[in-house]
Amino acid sequence: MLATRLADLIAQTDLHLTDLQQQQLVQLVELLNKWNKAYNLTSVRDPKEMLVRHILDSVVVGPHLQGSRFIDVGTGPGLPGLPLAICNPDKSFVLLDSLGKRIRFITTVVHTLGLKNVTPVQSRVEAYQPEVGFDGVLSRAFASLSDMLQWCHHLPAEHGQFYALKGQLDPQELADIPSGFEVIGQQPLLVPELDAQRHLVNVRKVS
Ligand SMILES: C[S@@+](CC[C@H](N)C(=O)[O-])C[C@H]1O[C@@H](n2cnc3c(N)ncnc32)[C@H](O)[C@@H]1O
Repeated sequence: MLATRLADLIAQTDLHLTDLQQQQLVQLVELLNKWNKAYNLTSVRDPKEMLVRHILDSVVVGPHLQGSRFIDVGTGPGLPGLPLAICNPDKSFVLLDSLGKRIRFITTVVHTLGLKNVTPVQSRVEAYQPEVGFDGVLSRAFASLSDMLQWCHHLPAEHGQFYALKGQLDPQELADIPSGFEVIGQQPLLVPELDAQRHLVNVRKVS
């Protein structure tokens, strides 16, 4: 059963999730699995594998987030934004993608789960102009660090930072970041039962 499996995985982390949050994460996987058959939202087909590769891979970032207003760029079906929003109801998340079917999926999840802290936005990131800058700009499987920073340079608030979720770190990718930015952190993320390396790279603008 998905709920038992999720509880087992969460117990292997330092995270403390309520019963409601765990139920919502399972509902998210069920919706992802249902919509995936028609809309091809993810190449991961097995719901149990989605728990590890999508849900756990996203929620482990939560303790690293600083601030309260976040945007997830190139969010696809809401990853990592939806699991993070479920687990961090005190923070708000704009989930942005250029593809309408992905934003329609996210909107359905938001209504079905009653999430109050998620705003889905269909736009190319380069064209999106927020009224107020974000404390954090999140991305997973979106673009190279260099491209992401060039396309998203206008999104953080003055004190804000970028959080890029990466697999194995490529020193060249870190060295190639555009001028005007600096890497302020790079750390491994522990995702239970994932057979691959995961890292979080933090970048900020240099003033
Ligand atoms: C490989 S998917 C990753 C989705 C999700 N973040 C994940 O980890 O599963 C990349 C997503 O970025 C979106 N995308 C690519 N370029 C974009 C742009 N310039 N503006 C907004 N979204 C973009 C695509 O539509 C796609 O959904």
